[in-house]
Amino acid sequence: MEDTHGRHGNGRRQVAAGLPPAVRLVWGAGRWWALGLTALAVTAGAVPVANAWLMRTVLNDLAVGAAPAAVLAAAAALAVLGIATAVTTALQVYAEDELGRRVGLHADDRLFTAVNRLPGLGQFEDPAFLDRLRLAADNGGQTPVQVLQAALGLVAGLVTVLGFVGSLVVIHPVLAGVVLLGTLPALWGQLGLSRRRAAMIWRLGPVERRELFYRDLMSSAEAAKEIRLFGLGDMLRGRMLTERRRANDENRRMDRRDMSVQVAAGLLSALISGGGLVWVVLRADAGSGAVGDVALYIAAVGAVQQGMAGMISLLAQAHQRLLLFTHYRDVVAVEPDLAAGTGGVGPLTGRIELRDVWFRYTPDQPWVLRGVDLDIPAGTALGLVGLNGSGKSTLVKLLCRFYDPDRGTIAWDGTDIRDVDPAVLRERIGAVFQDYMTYDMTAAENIGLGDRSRAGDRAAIEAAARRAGVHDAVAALPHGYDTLITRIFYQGDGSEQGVDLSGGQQQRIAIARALLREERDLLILDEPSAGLDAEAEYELHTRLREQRRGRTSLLVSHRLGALRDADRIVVLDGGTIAESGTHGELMAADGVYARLFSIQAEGYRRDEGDREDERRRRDEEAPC
Ligand SMILES: Nc1ncnc2c1ncn2[C@@H]1O[C@H](COP(=O)(O)OP(=O)(O)OP(=O)(O)O)[C@@H](O)[C@H]1O
Repeated sequence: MEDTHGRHGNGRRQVAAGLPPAVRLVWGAGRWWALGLTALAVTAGAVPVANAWLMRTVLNDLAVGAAPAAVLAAAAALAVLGIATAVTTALQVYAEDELGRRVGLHADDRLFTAVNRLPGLGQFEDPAFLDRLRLAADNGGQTPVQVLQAALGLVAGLVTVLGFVGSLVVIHPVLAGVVLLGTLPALWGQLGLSRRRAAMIWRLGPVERRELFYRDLMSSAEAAKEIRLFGLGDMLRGRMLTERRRANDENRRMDRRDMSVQVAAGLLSALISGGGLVWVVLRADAGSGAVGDVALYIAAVGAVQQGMAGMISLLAQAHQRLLLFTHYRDVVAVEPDLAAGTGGVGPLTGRIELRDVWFRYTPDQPWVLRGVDLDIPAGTALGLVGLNGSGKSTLVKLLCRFYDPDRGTIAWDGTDIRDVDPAVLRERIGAVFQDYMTYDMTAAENIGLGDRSRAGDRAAIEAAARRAGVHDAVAALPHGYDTLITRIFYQGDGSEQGVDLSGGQQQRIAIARALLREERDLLILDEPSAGLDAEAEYELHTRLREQRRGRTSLLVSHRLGALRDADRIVVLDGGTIAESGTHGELMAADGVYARLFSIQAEGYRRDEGDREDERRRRDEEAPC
């Protein structure tokens, strides 16, 4: 953001760069509406000038005692002009709204097409990109129309101002000079104010973002539990109000400055234009000017002063809007974070090979994977274990090509996956991630998202749910598979709320989603049973074992019992492979795996012992 708003020197260049994309958006979304609006703006600009001239004619005709028909004709023309003004204004409002709707749709379409085209995760983990994306989503659809409105306002203002200045020149050049002079103080004042206001908006950016953050937190369903349990509500409200007060203080100071500049400029303008008025009246009184000239002068002073002030404020607004629009332009043009491979891969028949894979999230962070060598032969089940932070999920993400290794290669049947289109590679993979998603949709949709081609195949969805052990729970919901799994939307069009599933049930839904892709070549399960109770976990792993038999799979788990019968278990430690082998081999080696396994087994034995003691105590206490 700093780069866009921080330096005023850059502002003009960025505004110039922001303009053509904004124009292109408007042109692409509704060129005829834009052209129509331009015509209406020119008409609207000319109307006050025509009005003033007709008024002058009426007054002059009355003063010289012209024929009633002539006076009536001019008065009738004035009435027609009034009707035309009303119709033009209504048409303008409708056309602006319609163009706004069209441009908004077009802008959102382009923005989210660009966002969805990003193949990796890098940008979504970059705070600057996320900030930019938020501003782009907020401003992208509105800015082009607002800038167009400002431009049309400028056109209308210019037509009015030039029309009046030209009219005054016709009456007397001095009059034109006086009126223009009368606008100068206001012009100078407004320019200074708009510069200061732009700087203030930039200064307040972070303040307002922080305020929004606290506000969102207090209205978020996810945060509600902790906020209540830890009693954070008052603290968050206090912080939100502090930020708001800071913003209010700045805005108040600005408004006061605005008010004093306006008053001073208004007084000066009034003095100059008042002097001009005295001169015109004296001139008319002396008989060297017409009475209508006085009316024209009064209309012209007001219109030119207002027109100039309006144009300046429109320019300032457009300038500010275009600065924000550069975020939209940047997001739409963002470079993908992964080189787009164009090749494909076939069904996995040989193996997936990691050779000397090094990876870190950013150059200033430590290495997460350090020279990993790993083979996953087709048709085998690999177990991956390691302490927290050892790099297991990172390795999973590299296999899906959400990032590319910094060094080394990952090959799919000998093809470096860097050369493969990420979408093609991912078509061959089914996965449950550690931070799986529950979508605010129906149960059937939640599972169907796993394979869009089978989204309408209820039998396949139910079969996947059965395999994940969640069919009975889903079938028992008020609308079965059509029940909304969320409480933030209403079911259908009615007022009935959706349901909240338990954490373990949500996890099983995510597993069902992955199992809908069961015929894919590689099944990745990253901590699929973390939210399950011991019995459910045992049952799930028994099912998954069946599921994985003869397929290529990678199972990451801290529950070492679940990995026992994997064809091979690999232990990651500090980003390197510390050990690998079957359960029996690793136990015999008596290394990290054996130590972790023994700790867990000891824990279970102790739990079992405690339960046995408790049972014995209860038996002893029980009355005979
Ligand atoms: N998106 C990210 N950006 C920066 N660092 C990250 C990111 N994701 C993970 N890390 C870091 O990479 C390291 C490995 O994380 P990873 O999630 O791969 O570990 P893990 O073995 O799966 O851990 P766990 O058992 O806790 O799930 C950690 O130090 C973590 O802080």
